[in-house]
Amino acid sequence: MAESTKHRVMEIRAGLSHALGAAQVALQRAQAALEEAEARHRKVGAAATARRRKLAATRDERIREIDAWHDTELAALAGAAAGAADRAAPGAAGEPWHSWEVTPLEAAAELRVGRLMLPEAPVPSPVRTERPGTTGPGDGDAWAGGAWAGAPGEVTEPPAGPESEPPPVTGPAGEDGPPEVPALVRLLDHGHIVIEGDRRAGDDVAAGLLLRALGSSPPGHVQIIGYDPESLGGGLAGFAPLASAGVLTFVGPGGLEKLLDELVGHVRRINETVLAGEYSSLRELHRATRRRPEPWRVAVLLGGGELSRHERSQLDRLLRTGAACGVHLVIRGLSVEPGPDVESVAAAPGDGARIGSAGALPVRLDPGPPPALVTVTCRQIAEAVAAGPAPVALDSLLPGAGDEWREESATGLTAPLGDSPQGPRVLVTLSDYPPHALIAGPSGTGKTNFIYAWLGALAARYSPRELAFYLLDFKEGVSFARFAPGRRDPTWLPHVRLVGVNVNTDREFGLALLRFLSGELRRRADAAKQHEVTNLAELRAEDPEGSWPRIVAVVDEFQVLLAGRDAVAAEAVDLLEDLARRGRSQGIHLILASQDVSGIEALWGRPALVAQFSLRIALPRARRVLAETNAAADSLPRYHAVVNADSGATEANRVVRVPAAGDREQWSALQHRLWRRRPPEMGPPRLFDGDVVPKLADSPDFRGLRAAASPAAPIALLGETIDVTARSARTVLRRAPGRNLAVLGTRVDEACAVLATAGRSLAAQFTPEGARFSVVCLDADARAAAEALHARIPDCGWYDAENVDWLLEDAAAEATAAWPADRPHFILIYAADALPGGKAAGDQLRTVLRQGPERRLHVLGWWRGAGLLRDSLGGHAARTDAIGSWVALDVHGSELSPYYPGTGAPNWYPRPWRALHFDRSVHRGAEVLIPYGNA
Ligand SMILES: Nc1ncnc2c1ncn2[C@@H]1O[C@H](COP(=O)(O)OP(=O)(O)OP(=O)(O)O)[C@@H](O)[C@H]1O
Repeated sequence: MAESTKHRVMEIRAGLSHALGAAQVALQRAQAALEEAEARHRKVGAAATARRRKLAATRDERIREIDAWHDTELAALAGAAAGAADRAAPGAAGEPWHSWEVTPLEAAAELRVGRLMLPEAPVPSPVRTERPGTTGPGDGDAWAGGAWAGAPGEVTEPPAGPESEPPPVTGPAGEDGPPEVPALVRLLDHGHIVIEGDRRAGDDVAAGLLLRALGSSPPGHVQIIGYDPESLGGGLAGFAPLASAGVLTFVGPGGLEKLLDELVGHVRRINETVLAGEYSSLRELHRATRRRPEPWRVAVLLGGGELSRHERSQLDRLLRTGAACGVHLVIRGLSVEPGPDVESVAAAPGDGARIGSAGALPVRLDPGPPPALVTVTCRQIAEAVAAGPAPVALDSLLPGAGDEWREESATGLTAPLGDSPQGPRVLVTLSDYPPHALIAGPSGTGKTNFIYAWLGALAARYSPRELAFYLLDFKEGVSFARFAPGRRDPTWLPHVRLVGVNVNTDREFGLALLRFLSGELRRRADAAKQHEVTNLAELRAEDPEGSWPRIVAVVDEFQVLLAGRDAVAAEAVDLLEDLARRGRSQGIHLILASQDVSGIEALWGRPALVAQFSLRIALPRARRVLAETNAAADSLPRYHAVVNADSGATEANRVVRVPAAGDREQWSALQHRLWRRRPPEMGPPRLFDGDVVPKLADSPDFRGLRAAASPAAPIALLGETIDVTARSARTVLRRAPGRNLAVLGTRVDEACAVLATAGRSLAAQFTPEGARFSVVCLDADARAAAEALHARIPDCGWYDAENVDWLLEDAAAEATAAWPADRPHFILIYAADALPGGKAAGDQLRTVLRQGPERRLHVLGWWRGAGLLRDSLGGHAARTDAIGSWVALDVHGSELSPYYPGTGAPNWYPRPWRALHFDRSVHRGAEVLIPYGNA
């Protein structure tokens, strides 16, 4: 082989070996890179796995958080919803049947029909354990239409729209479960309910709704009208007890048209006369005035097939306009178009029911109310309705605290007396027309209460400078005594100037009041003349400084004053007529009340007198006080009155529901309030209580007596007069013939009381030496009293049967003596008819009686009979003018004629602890007095 070839081979070999080496290096590098890449790949894979795990954990944590938040929110919302529901349907409106009871509410509530089945049960949370309503949130905002509307959208994701599938539902709420959210519907004051679907469940819904409506409103405020042509009222059988009280009425098959017409009529009437353009609904009226003048009328229409065109259009009218007027329909078995006031209930057993306002939320309807509960409740309500409406409080007539006494009485006195059934208040005015009021109502119908309410309403509006009361009650009892200070309550109604109670046997007190008012009338008429004005408003304008309050004189049971045909009645009627005629323009108003004005002869015999009493007030079943053809009082419910300012003419009737003013506590609250505001110059009223024996020590006349050396006209007080001011009857024992006093009758205590009063009052006017007093006691029964008087008078002589002859001898000599009398001598003789000593003693006594007074020797004697005095005076034909003054106890008027001027006899029928006094030197007629009691 050629060298060159060899060289070439070697060169090739070397080249190959170099290439091989390079290739091996490259291979090693590539392997190293591969390993590195593989290692990196593994690392990245591990990192990715770790990251995935972390992410999953974070995601799970977040999901848990979201779940917890969702549950808490849902529980809170459920709690809030339950709380709101509780407030919307409190008490009888929402309470489950097992603990249900009647709880009348202030305003209409929503009514429970079942409970809402809420989405997914939330876990228990603190919200749930607290009482709904105390947790704060949600006062009903999440709550519309009585069901949970709008709420789903606020809970995490919208679980259900009206069209979407319902969410999963909760199971029954257990002890620890979520709060139960009731399904409520609005009926009273809001709308109508249409029940469809399952018949039994629907019947239960209707029964439950009615019972809740009845139980959550005051008895009688819900009236039910049942129309049930298919089962003839069977659907409402449980409510039958209400029928007796008129709370439930049934309409027979075929009566639907009439029923709908009637309900439409109510709506029209209420719109026109009750709402009268002032309010848009009864609900609004109630909110503004707290009054509900119309009941809710709930018509339950259970089936009835096809409606006529007329029925359909009336039904539509009611669905549109009824709710504002308290006319509501509960309908089953009639097709009704949906409307804003119509709530639908699709009844179904289990959880399949729905109510329109809850959208697609399932509802589990409550079972029907237990039949026994329905019956008992209906009976209770019927009884309460039959017993009449609950009283309205007196406060409803009064202005708010601090607003008292803002009215002026110059032109009249106006006050509310209560609400009319239509709603507005009934205001009553006493003024020039009508000036006087006549109130009538049989016993127990609330006459006295009416007077209290009227006086309270007036007293709260007019200050005592604007208004004065004179109150007289001829009924037995002390009804007006509360206006005067008493032992239990020392306050008084500042307007009251006079209260007369227990005067049923003291008709003279009524007369005294009328005389007093006549005097006041004269005073006002004189002032009017002087200021050249004709009525009180003008007089007050002319004489702003004068005291010219309007006077309201109330005489309850005034027929007692006018009963009989005696002098008291005759004078009373004359005075009344004058006061009624002329008092109107002088601000003197008379309110006369009686159980039965029809029997008052004296009144109806004087049409002119009756005509002045143009304000007539009739309580239930009052007779004759309204016009003959006006029978409004016959059908008045309890605690109502007809007020008629036009002499009882039917067109002027206004019915008023009178508040309860008899309650002592309520009255006291008002009286105390007014008393604290009384003007400082106004003292307590004079209280005349015919049952109380007055005390001499309390007599202002006795307290005013002062001792003097020798008063020319000593006054012997005798007893308390029956008068408007506290005044003592008296006789003046001046030096003049006949100035002796005879007390006549057999009643020892009263005779002794009169002599003691006379003796003590005389003694109070003399210094010890100024007069001589001698007490003669000739009756053992009077001894204690005579001794008591003797002990009270200093240096008083004491005589009895043993030694009276000395006194008489002395006194007769003194009476006939020629020398001037130095000081008066008063001889008080107990039982003068028992004088021992025969004719001689009798003659001496006669001499003293006849001639003594001119020589300041006066006999104050008690004879135990009018005839016995006559004997002392010298027998039947003897003159009686030695007795200038007498006090008769149990002596009949006819026996007194010898001591009474003219041919007649005083009108006197003896009565306990009353006496008739006549003093010929001052009296035209005799006056009744009340002897002072001991002390
Ligand atoms: N408007 C009223 N609201 C509540 N209770 C009333 C009302 N009116 C009267 N009463 C109650 O009825 C009863 C009788 O009332 P009141 O004494 O006023 O009747 P009267 O007609 O004056 O009866 P009498 O003449 O027998 O005294 C009382 O217990 C009174 O509290």
